[in-house]
Amino acid sequence: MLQDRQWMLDEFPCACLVTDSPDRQGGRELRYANAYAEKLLGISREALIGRKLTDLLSPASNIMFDTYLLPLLLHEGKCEEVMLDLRGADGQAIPVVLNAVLNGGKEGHIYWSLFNATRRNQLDQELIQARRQLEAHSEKLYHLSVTDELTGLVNRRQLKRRAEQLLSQAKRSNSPVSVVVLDIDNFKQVNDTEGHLAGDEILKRLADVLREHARESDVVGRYGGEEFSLVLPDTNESEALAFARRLHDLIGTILVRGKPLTVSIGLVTSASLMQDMHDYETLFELADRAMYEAKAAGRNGTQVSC
Ligand SMILES: Nc1nc2c(ncn2[C@@H]2O[C@H](COP(=O)(O)OP(=O)(O)OP(=O)(O)O)[C@@H](O)[C@H]2O)c(=O)[nH]1
Repeated sequence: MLQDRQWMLDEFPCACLVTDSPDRQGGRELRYANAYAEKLLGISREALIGRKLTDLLSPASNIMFDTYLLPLLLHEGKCEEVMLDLRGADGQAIPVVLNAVLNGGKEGHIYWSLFNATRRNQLDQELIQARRQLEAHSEKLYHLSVTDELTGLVNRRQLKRRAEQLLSQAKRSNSPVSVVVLDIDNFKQVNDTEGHLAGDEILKRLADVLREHARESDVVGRYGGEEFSLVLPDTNESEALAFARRLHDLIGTILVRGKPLTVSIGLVTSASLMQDMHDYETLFELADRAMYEAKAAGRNGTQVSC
């Protein structure tokens, strides 16, 4: 009977296999293989007949066969779209999608169709790879969009976004937030005498000082040019003032032509203001104004907004 159908099955675009009755052989011994199966496995039909189907599976697929596929087949009478790996003549893995049906008739055979899934696996891999590249690319783009290129600190846009987050958290917990604005004194002179590249180096070194000495929870950003801003959560006025004094000392260790670099600092604390003024723009504006007062007072100092 099987031999009668052989010419037709040889035309099929998938591997067609027939194994023995499951109650006698556990569905393992091959009784028939079509031309596509010979080609897919690289093993002649004569060599396939009589071999166990499980001999043609990878070790992992063998476990799948015994623990999932065969019990399902015996229980349901069929199984569909199971992914397995065959092992070809030279041991290479051949991914296939397998369907099987249990023939309940007198012959008691299992009919197997195995579709070559190599191309599908390749496409899956290409898709995964493309997705990974896209994720890495968009991560890079995001990083660029929130970072100041020269100093690596967050840029003005991100500074504002992070500050607003901190401020709304602080509103809920009723805790103070201080905003600091810091501007290098006479920076034009540094550029004019040392050159723009040396000026850039100073900006980077100053950014390093701020990054190293701020707390993890603080936001430190370059607002633009030679102006920086820090947002300090859980920090009241006297703590912010102490931090600003420390910054003057630390920044003074950066020397320009042997002289300490100086900055003017303005600061404001949310606790000193009405609740409806607890937005970053208002706080920044007040701190910025205080910073200009520090400049007017002779530079190299800190002014608290009042
Ligand atoms: N090297 C460098 N210089 C910058 C950058 N951004 C702004 N500057 C320079 O910073 C200087 C700012 O000069 P001013 O606004 O006159 O201020 P200042 O000389 O610091 O004087 P005061 O702020 O009043 O103490 C200008 O010379 C700008 O060109 C930058 O990215 N790199």
